[in-house]
Amino acid sequence: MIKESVFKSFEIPADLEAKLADKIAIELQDAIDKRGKASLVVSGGSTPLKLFNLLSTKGIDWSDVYITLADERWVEPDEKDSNERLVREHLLQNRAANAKFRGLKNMYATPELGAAMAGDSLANFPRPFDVVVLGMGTDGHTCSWFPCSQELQHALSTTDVCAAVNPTTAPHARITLSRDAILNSRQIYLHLVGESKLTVYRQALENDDVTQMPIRAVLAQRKTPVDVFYSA
Ligand SMILES: O=C(O)[C@H](O)[C@@H](O)[C@H](O)[C@H](O)COP(=O)(O)O
Repeated sequence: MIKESVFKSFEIPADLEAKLADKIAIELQDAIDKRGKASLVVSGGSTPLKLFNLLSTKGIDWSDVYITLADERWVEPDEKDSNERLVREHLLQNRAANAKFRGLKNMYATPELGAAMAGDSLANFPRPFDVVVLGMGTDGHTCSWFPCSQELQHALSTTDVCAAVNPTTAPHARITLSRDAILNSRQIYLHLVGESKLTVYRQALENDDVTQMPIRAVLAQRKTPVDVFYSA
C-alpha cells in the first residue's frame, strides 16, 4: 500500500482551480523573490484548461517564469492535439503572455531523434523545477508514461531529461519528461477531476507496481512532495 500524500478534495472544479491557481502563483513569485527566476512544468489534456486561464490572470513577475510541458505529442505546434497550442491559447495569455515558454516538439522527424535537443532546450530553466502540475489518464499514465508502451522502463529510469514514447493505446508518438526530471522538482501537484479519476487514483495507491500504473512512480516516492487536488 502506498502511503497517501496530501489529498485535497473540492466540491466543484472551480473551487479547486481557484485554490490551485493561487498556490501556484504564490510559489512561483516566492521562487522569483528568492532565486530571481521560477520554473513551471504543466501537462496537456483537457483537465487543466480553466486552471491555465485563471493562472494567466495572476499578478506575478511572469517575465521571470520559465514554462514547459510534462509531455507533448509529436505534432506541429499549431495542430489540434498539440499541448503547446493549448498552453499558448490558455496559459500564455493576459498577464502570463510575458512568460518564457519552451515547447518540447522540435524540427526532428521523430521524438527519438528530437529528445536530446528537447532536453537541451530546457538548459536555462531553474532546477529543481519550482512547480510541476501533472494529470492522470484512466489507465494510470501520467506525463506520457503509458503502461502500454515499450519505452516505459526507459522513461522511468533514464537520467536524460526527455524520452520518446510510442503509446499503442493513445494517438501520436510522444515526448515526455523522464521520471528523473519530473522528480527533480520542489513541488508536484496532481490535478484530478471526475469520479473515474478518483477510482483510478485509489487503485494506484494499492501497490507500487509502476509497470501497471506509471502514476505510482510519482505517488510511491518521498523525495518530492506531491499534493493531490481532486474535484468530482
Ligand atoms: O498530453 C497529455 O495527454 C498529458 O499530459 C497527459 O498525461 C494528461 O495529463 C492525462 O492524459 C490526462 O488527460 P485529461 O486531462 O485529458 O484527462
